Amino acid sequence: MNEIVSVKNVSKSFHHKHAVKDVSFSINRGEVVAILGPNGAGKTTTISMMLGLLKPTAGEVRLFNQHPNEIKVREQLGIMLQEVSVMNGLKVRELLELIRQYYPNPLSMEELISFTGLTDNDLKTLAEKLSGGQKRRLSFALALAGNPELVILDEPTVGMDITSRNRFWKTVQLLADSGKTIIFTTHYLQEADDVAQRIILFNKGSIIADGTPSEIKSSLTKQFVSFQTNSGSMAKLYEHSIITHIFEKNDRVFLQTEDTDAVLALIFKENIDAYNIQIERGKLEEAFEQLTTEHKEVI
Ligand SMILES: Nc1ncnc2c1ncn2[C@@H]1O[C@H](COP(=O)(O)OP(=O)(O)OP(=O)(O)O)[C@@H](O)[C@H]1O
Repeated sequence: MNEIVSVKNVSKSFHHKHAVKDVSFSINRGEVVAILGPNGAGKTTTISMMLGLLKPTAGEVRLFNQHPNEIKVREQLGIMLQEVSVMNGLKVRELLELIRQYYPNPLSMEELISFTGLTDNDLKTLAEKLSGGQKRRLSFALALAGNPELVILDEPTVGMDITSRNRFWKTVQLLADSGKTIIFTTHYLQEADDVAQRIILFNKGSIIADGTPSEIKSSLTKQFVSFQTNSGSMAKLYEHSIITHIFEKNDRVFLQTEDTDAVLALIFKENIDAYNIQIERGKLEEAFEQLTTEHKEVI
């Protein structure tokens, strides 16, 4: 079976307010997918519904073609949530041993240690006494303990220092190379771009783009032809649909377009009074920020 995750027309409201609105996507075995979006976009709510922790107000979620709460699903699922809560009174090693026992085919302790960078010292420490960053490492180890087919990580790198972060992404890459399916949420376009093969971009509870990082980036980055002019009117240009937006900034006219060559040809054909012509591409991070505040369909 290739389809591991199926989310169909899923919505969730809290007190009559939509947190997630009619979201649909499916994820196949072996994909590494980033669910990207700003604060409050609906990422955690969607993940919680995928995990069976929240019931959708409408729509249906299936993992491995079953309800997410089925035991057969649980055995194949590794989860790392934002909130790390650990059982009190157990040392890290004891906790990991305990959780490993619940699974038919767990990872060995050695693999868990090398994957997550838990130190000997960490293993001897009571889980509740770990620092925030160490707790996240433990949380990652707990997610991997059962050797899951599907790994779901909600903002996994929050609170990690740069060394832990690098190790973390290296492990994710190893898991991906061994054919695991990985889904993670993030606020950071860069993180999604570095690690994921596919980005599902959320904003205000909806999916506003779904594609490869390069598709997402090229659709986010706007192109412009800009020039100076002595003519007061650009009326002729407004008639052409290849120009999606016209504005003036710093004494220059900017024409936004998907096809800069065609716009240049048009400027000459229409005999527009234009000099000092330049072609520009917007900055990716700026475009991302703008898009997530505008809420526009891009792909
Ligand atoms: N239990 C809840 N009760 C009421 N409103 C909620 C609840 N959980 C989430 N929301 C609201 O739903 C919306 C989406 O929240 P969600 O946590 O899914 O966003 P997010 O994309 O994960 O954000 P962040 O990146 O900040 O974690 C927000 O407006 C949030 O306030």
